Amino acid sequence: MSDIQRVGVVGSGLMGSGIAEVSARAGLDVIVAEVNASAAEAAQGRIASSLARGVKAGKLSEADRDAALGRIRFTTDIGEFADRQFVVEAVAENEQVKTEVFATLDKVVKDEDAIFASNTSSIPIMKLGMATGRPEQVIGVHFFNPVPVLKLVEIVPSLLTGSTTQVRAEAFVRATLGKEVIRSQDRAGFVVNALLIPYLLSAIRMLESGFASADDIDNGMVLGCAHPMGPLRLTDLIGLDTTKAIAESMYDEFKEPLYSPPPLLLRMVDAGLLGKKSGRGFHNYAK
Ligand SMILES: CC(=O)CC(=O)SCCNC(=O)CCNC(=O)[C@H](O)C(C)(C)COP(=O)(O)OP(=O)(O)OC[C@H]1O[C@@H](n2cnc3c(N)ncnc32)[C@H](O)[C@@H]1OP(=O)(O)O
Repeated sequence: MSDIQRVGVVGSGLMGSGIAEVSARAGLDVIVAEVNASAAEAAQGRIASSLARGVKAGKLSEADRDAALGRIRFTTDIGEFADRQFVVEAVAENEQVKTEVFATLDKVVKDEDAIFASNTSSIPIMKLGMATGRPEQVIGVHFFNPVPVLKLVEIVPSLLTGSTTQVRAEAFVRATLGKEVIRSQDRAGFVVNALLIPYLLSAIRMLESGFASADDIDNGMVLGCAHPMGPLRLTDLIGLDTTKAIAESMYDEFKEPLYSPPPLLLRMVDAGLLGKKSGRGFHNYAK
């Protein structure tokens, strides 16, 4: 069993709120840092409705739901992370924003053995580690959306991540959070997105070129390949802005045309059509 009891989550968008939820459900004391009260309120609502869904599905009792909610505290002051043993950064997929978060965490977290994890999908862990004075304690711990449902976590050590950090992070993810682990080298996209993103971009190019409709592309993969959702609906779930940011990081790293975001994706992001979270992407979602 892991020794980690006190968790901090920075950012509470789709991924941050999911990570906070699974941590609280695992019995941990969780503090979530957000930039303002309205973002914190939105995350609280997301976590409450996900837990309610879990209760309805018979995955947890009402008492467990209430206990989990009681273990999550929101703050706008990251200084409250001083005693955290495991911090997960889950802010927007932007290298500058993330490196600033890591530099701040390095200053405020006093636990000498604390692990600094990033939920990045595509930004080098090495760059995040170098923003701190303790790169041996920085590691990629990449969850999948919806976090309470999907079992996988990718563990990504950088060239400087210590073996103790990796062993402790894996034990925590497996034994405490109950997830399955795969390991990847510190390369943009890691294992899953290196395979997934070219597939999603191909579906967008297919739609863009008039090859097939959004419904037919999605139904093709759901009914023909038994995927739980088609590529365009999955892009809507991930968020078009996040998909674009991941694709750009991968393109920056490998300069392979297959990672280059197609113009339709860029224009939709410009238009604020970000997918499920904004109510419209390749499909429409009732708000
Ligand atoms: C971009 C990145 O870097 C990384 C990423 O995240 S990539 C994105 C990865 N995500 C995917 O590929 C998602 C693919 N889609 C799916 O898996 C499914 O469509 C979905 C899980 C999103 C929805 O599936 P669904 O069948 O319509 O939903 P639903 O039946 O309500 O839930 C599926 C299961 O989760 C459970 N569940 C749902 N919400 C839950 C919650 N909040 N807590 C616990 N369990 C929950 C349900 O009870 C159900 O369990 P059973 O199979 O045991 O009955």
